[in-house]
Amino acid sequence: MSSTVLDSIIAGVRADLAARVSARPLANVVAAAASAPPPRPVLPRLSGPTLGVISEVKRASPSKGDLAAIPEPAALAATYAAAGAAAVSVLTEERRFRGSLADLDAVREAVDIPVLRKDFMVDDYQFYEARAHGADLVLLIVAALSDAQLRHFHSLATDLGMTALVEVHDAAEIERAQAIDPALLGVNARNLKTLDVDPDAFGALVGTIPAGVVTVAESGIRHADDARRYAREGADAVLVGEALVTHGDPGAAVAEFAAIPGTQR
Ligand SMILES: O=P(O)(O)OC[C@@H](O)[C@@H](O)c1c[nH]c2ccccc12
Repeated sequence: MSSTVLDSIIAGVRADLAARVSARPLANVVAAAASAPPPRPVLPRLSGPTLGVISEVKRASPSKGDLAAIPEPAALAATYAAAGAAAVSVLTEERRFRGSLADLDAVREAVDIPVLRKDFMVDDYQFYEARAHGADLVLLIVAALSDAQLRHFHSLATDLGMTALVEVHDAAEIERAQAIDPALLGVNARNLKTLDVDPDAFGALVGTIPAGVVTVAESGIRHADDARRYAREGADAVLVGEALVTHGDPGAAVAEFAAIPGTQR
């Protein structure tokens, strides 16, 4: 099989992870996770009367390179929260997204809304680590995991009290995701193997998602009209990164998205 962008990101994630594991043994992180402040409830915030806005702290991406310096992630997150964001997503992947666990710490401390550790989760260690650093939510990328891993990591996240955002991109992945009965399902318009964005992916797939599952439309959302369209198609929430971090007034942008009426799927 030819190697994809996703494969190369994950190779880097595993190398960075190996360094952290040797610096801080698993037992230590497990203990820290157990004594971390309790996870914040997520789902009610994402399925209210207006569109839920998961606002992302994102410095760079493999598709666009550098987006914004974000010297103070805590201040950006506080702006998001004050403007009505439902949750904050913090990229912690270092090589391609220029994020860090320090960003996660700073953001969790700065806001009262739930915080997503956005990374390529491929090892138990990362889940304990996410919780130890205060994460309320973690991302499970179906394209990056086997069925067995998906099931195992979903229960591990749940056992740690976190909510899993299960991310899919196409019909085959939705079918694999259904096997674990996710409460929160994201459709990423961006194919992580090619980085192509398909704004029609959410609308094409939403009909196959059982009612009651909270849905998130992810990636490529630039304007309120994009978000309105996803709300109409049945998204409970949107996940927005680039458009916020490159906006002169990110608070105003969040407020505009967050005022959009919610869905009745
Ligand atoms: O910056 P955008 O196009 O608004 O996208 C945000 C978010 O959806 C994107 O960062 C993302 C969605 N799923 C991911 C998985 C890994 C890394 C990043 C992502």
